[in-house]
Amino acid sequence: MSSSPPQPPWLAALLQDRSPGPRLYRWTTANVPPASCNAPSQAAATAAPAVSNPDRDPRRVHVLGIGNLGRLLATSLSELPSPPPITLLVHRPSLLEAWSANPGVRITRRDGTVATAKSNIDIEMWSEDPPPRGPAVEADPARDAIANLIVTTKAPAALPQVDRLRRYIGPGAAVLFVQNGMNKLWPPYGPVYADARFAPRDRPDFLVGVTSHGVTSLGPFSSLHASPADLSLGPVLPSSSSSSSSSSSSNGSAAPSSYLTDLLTTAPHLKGRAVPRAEIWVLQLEKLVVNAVINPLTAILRCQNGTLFFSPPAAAAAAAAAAGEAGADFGPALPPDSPLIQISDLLLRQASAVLQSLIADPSAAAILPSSEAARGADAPYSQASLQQRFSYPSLRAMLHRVGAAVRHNTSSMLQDARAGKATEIREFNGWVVETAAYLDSQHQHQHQQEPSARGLDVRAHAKAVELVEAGAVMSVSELADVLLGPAKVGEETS
Ligand SMILES: CC(C)(CO)C(=O)C(=O)O
Repeated sequence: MSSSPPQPPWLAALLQDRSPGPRLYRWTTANVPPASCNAPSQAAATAAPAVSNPDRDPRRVHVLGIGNLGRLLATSLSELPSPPPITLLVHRPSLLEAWSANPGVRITRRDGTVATAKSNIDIEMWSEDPPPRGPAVEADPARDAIANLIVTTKAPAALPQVDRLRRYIGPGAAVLFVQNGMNKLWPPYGPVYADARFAPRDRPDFLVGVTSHGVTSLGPFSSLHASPADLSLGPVLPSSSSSSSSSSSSNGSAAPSSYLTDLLTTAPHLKGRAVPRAEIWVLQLEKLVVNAVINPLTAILRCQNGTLFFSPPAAAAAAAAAAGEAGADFGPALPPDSPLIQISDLLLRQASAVLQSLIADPSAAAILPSSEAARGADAPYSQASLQQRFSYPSLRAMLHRVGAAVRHNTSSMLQDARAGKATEIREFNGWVVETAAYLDSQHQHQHQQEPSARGLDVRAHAKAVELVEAGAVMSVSELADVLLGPAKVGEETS
């Protein structure tokens, strides 16, 4: 994170391949067997076109990754009065088959209503391999250029997947990442990646979205919008024709991302809003703190988000919840001395120290506004304001606010753990641990200290990584023993 940093492993791995990117075949439902041999699929019955985007429509939105968030965004965009054409990009032929059998993306709202989006939606899989059946259509960088891409894959896959599509992402494109965890395109490594991959004038507008919408999977292409919240969007690495502070370029034409931003800030159910670059960075850091507390604790304790903050529902509400009825709610907030609150307070204190140290680091200066006025004590992104915003009490209030809003949801990490999938723990608590190590080394270097000098204490986060990766399932008291016991000993000896 210094001015000319050594490449981290993820960046070195991506930039090993300096080619313009693989040529990809566009698989459609015409390239997979119909769902049942006896009953021709709906898609086959309506003769799915071999090439579903012959129109080169610049309004088309590609959604890469069709998990919970992809479903929520695609469905909300489809509910706009004038919805854009959408192409869902999936990663397995079985998803094309599942769509063929039952086309449509479904979002169940908490009032029980179900929104189904299908008329404006195509589905494709872009693959290096030609399809073994049906028409083999190779994507053409001019005809099939991707103009608006929303990336909703899990965090580790996001940049590698976009990188694989680079041949088809041209100048004037907008690429929006909506993942938990810190985006890889923030300075200092994001500009290194973009400069290596795109000529300065060809670089797309890269944006990030930060959301706390709680969405739970109900099956392929179907999710429950369990805890409606909001979505903030802002530039992470703006293109040369875009400016970080406005949505218009210097020649007065709209920035490449303004169309996608307009769609997402007006689509229903999202509560979308556009924010400046410094704000989206701060929001992503705050969201990281939320995920570094709620996600590992709910995964280890196998509980709903709300269990971390509230006492259990009263008996009647519990029965309603068990019967799957909406509206069942938790009891009063847990007292500050309850083990669960103490555990989340410990994680919060350690994260707060790391974030407060990060904003004073030179790597943050590349993101925060640098004018004299912006540095004034009262300015929202001054050192003083950010020290306050990342203080333990402010982060605690923020976590409890979000925790209350998403109390009905099952965290994405618990959903992953239950499904036996890899979790994003390295992107959350792992990020806190790595960032602390980087900041400690910077500090030691500046103050010429021994590498053994005592640095930021992130032991609870390191333990959370270890437990989640080991698939640990524990009771509250077992977890309190593991996390609070050693931390208390550490405090006594400090
Ligand atoms: C906000 C929260 C915790 C909602 O469940 C989330 O982002 C997640 O589950 O990943």
